[in-house]
Amino acid sequence: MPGQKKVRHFDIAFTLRTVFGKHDFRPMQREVISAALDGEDVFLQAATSFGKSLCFQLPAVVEYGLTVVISPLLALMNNQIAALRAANIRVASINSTTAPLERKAIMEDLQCGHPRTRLLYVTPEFCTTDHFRRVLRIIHQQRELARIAIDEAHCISEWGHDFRPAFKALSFFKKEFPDVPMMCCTATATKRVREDIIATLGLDTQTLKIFTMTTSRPNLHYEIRFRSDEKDHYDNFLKWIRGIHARRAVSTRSTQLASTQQRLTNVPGIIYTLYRKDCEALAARLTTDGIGAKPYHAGLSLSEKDDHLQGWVANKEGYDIIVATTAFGMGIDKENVRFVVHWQLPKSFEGFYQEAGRAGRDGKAAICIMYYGREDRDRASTMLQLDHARKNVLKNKEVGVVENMMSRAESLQALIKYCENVGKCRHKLIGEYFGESEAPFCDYACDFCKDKVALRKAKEEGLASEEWCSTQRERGAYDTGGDE
Ligand SMILES: Nc1ncnc2c1ncn2[C@@H]1O[C@H](COP(=O)(O)OP(=O)(O)OP(=O)(O)O)[C@@H](O)[C@H]1O
Repeated sequence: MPGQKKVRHFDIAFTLRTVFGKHDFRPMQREVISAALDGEDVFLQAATSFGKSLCFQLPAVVEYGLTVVISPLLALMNNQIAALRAANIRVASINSTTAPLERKAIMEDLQCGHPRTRLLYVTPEFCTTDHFRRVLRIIHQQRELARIAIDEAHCISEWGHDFRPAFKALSFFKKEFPDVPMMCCTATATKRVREDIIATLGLDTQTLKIFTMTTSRPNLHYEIRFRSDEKDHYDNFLKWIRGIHARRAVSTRSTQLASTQQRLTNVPGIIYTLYRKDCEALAARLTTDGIGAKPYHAGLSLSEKDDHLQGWVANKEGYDIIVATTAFGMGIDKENVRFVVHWQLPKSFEGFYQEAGRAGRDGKAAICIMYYGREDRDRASTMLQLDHARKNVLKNKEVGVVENMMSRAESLQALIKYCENVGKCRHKLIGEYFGESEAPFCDYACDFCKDKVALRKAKEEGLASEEWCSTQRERGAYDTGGDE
């Protein structure tokens, strides 16, 4: 019940097993859940695939009342909702795809003040509507507003890579319902972003329980492949994926796969491209070469996106690789993704970490390859400058625009440094970016730790020279882009 410190004796391990079908808590999940059940405000920062969602879902199941989950992306909501429904948990969502009749039924359930819904997923934009706020007041008056959970909380901060202005308005919750506990979850917050989120939401730093866990994902192998515009890197990728299929075809492995009804070519992966045109062209090219691939970007119809996503999730033949723009990022939770490839330099360090984090969510080894070229670096910087100039021209007075542009530029620079660095473990570099004091463990799980000599050589041979790039910049050769 909001407003009271709770001393409760739920058998949360029992709920974990019987409702969520998991055997044990992962390290720190129990502590986070216990703090939540004690009525504390919680800030949870942990690696991709840590299992942050469970930390607000489990309390919502054992506690009385409604948990409102604020989430920035439809794909993310749908992913979690499907899993909760499968576990027979009363969950609802109001978003742009909710049918009018369903929306009406959900609102009626909420308006009664004693909702049967345990978890309600909404967008931050929906939280700004008067109607929803009125309904929340009714539920609160009935002392049934159990918790506000904010997923991907870095979207609150203008210093964050995915800043969404509507997230700022979430400051409403602590002002209006100071006794209702909050939980903020993110995988990607620097110290500055963390502090900004806490201040924006009006959380009390004296009582807030902050859990910051390592960003380390030891089962991910990070690798940079150096490239230049001189040479198409498609052949490099094709050779690599065919090599993997060939290794699976050797007799013992193929017998093993056949016994578990797995296809030789079912090596699920994601390739991230920056622009829709590349996304479509690459998926088509791979398909022509006999590799099952489908595009996924904001320009596709809902039914196409759904078909491509569902086929990929179900390991359907012809759907092994999703070639996606960043429309396919946060929250994708398919356990057996064996590789994530960045076809070009992503726009931010956090975006890179988030997207790479879709790989190896079953804890088994997976590889994260980034193709890095200095021409792409210059294109990315030019696009950022153009975007900056456009926003200034529009005299956009929206809060946080300038801060957000600055932080995007800093983040891109950090990512460029990461790519150019051939003198340090990649796991360490990622940890350092997120301000971790302890160096993460790397068991030959990056290109540097595996073979530093080969890495240096690859860089020397693979990249265009700075002189060449500078001439090209002067000629305006990198001023092109496309739809994302
Ligand atoms: N205790 C557990 N035991 C086994 N699996 C778990 C446990 N907790 C969570 N999981 C599973 O781990 C996967 C990742 O969880 P979740 O999607 O919550 O990650 P996340 O921390 O939000 O990651 P991201 O930031 O990358 O989206 C899910 O499939 C979830 O069911």
